[in-house]
Amino acid sequence: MEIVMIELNIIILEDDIVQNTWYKAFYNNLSFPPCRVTTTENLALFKTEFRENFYNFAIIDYYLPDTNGREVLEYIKANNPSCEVIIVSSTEEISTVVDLMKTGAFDFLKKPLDPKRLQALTMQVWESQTIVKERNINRPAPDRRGFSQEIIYKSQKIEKILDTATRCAGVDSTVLIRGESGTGKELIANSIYSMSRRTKAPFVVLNIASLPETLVESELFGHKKGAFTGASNDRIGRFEEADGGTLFIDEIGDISMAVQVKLLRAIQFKTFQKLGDNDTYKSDVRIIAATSRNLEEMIKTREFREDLYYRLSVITIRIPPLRERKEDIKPLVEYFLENKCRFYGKSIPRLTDKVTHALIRHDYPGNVRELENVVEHAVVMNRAEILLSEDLPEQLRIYVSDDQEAVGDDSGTEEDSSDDFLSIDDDDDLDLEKHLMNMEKKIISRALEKCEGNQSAAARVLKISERKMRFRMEKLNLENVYRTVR
Ligand SMILES: Nc1ncnc2c1ncn2[C@@H]1O[C@H](COP(=O)(O)OP(=O)(O)OP(=O)(O)O)[C@@H](O)[C@H]1O
Repeated sequence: MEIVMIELNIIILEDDIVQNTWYKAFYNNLSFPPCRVTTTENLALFKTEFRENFYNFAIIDYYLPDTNGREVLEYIKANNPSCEVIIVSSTEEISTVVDLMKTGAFDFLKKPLDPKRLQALTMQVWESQTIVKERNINRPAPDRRGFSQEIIYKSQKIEKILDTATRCAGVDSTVLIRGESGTGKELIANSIYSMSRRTKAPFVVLNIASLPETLVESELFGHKKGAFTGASNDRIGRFEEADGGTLFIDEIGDISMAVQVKLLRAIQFKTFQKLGDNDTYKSDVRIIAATSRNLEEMIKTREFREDLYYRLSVITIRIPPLRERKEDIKPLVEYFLENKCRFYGKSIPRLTDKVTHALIRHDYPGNVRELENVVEHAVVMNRAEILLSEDLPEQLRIYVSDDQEAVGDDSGTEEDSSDDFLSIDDDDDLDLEKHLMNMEKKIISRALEKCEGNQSAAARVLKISERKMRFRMEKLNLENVYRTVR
């Protein structure tokens, strides 16, 4: 996972229309950093715009008919302290400049504007925003309440991805999510959307891989009645459906070159045309695209447009396959186990080390989706209070081994199952009976887990009679834990 760029969303308050045209031309011609600019001519318009959208950079004229730069600066800092502000004025009175800087202005610029100075300042603002975001990586785990669906993980890899998702939720840049099928690309796209300012508008999903090539354009942009054979009615496309919200385009690598041009135009100019319609429609849509394909290779073989690739990958998130973050498997198994049991109205079976290790050893070419199916299969098959190896699908049973050592390394951060039998840290606590009871409990539990709860088999492993086994289990209160399989 990597963050490539943060987009500057710039708002300008300037009553001089000519000056505003100059700003727009200036920022349109700027190749770096990535910027988006909105101009407003009076305070009312500015406030509406500022309230409704997320801006991280404001350029404010000091002398305005209905207010002044200082008041606007205070308003911005009160409503979004992270938005950097540059004040522009034709006079440069030192006391005013000092006062503005104390109030939180990023800098001051004198009119007529020097493009080089404005470019340098824009770059500084961009860097300052980026540095703040980088620092945030070290803060305590972000509040996950913003995520719409639960995202289960233990790995640092996913922790970092969620950090990036939190950060790019604050801007409108396009995001490209890369990863194998079933790794959770849509889940992450949805969480970016659900934390963004666009969350009141729809999150629309279009999976290109599931569409015949001829329908992709009309699904994206819509069509007029009679536009092609079978178009018996007008139909809106996903761009229109997602207006104000987010469009998630899955398997973007499957779009034909002809439709790629149209998509590029829609992203670049924020306008699109429907099939069979000469009108141009405006679109306010944030694009999050996903792919499991190697787009760089596709660019080389002229199957994917380079310009579209750069437009899409302003921020790139890579989700590693499940086999490269095995520490996520156990929490995911527990999560799916609970979910599936609730769904099927069953009580949750206990997970033994043996079955857990088998679940961890498998490589899951279908990633989290495959793991979810495996757990569902096991829940449907299970009839005991313990999840048995025979409940697992065939392809996982080969990993079930009596030799726990052989599987220990694969689990990475899996807890060490070889309990420290004599773990007495406190020399003042040498109650022999208590410690012997604990040890006995651990040995008998280990034997029962090894035998998947089968008490007769466990008695044989322990080299004691079945009668003795029952007596000890009763004494140690293990009867309720290992009740079903005798
Ligand atoms: N970390 C996770 N926590 C909980 N559920 C997850 C997690 N990752 C993936 N899933 C679940 O796994 C399934 C597959 O995830 P998702 O559809 O997001 O993957 P994808 O990469 O978009 O797949 P595809 O490329 O095939 O469309 C979904 O049911 C999703 O909810």
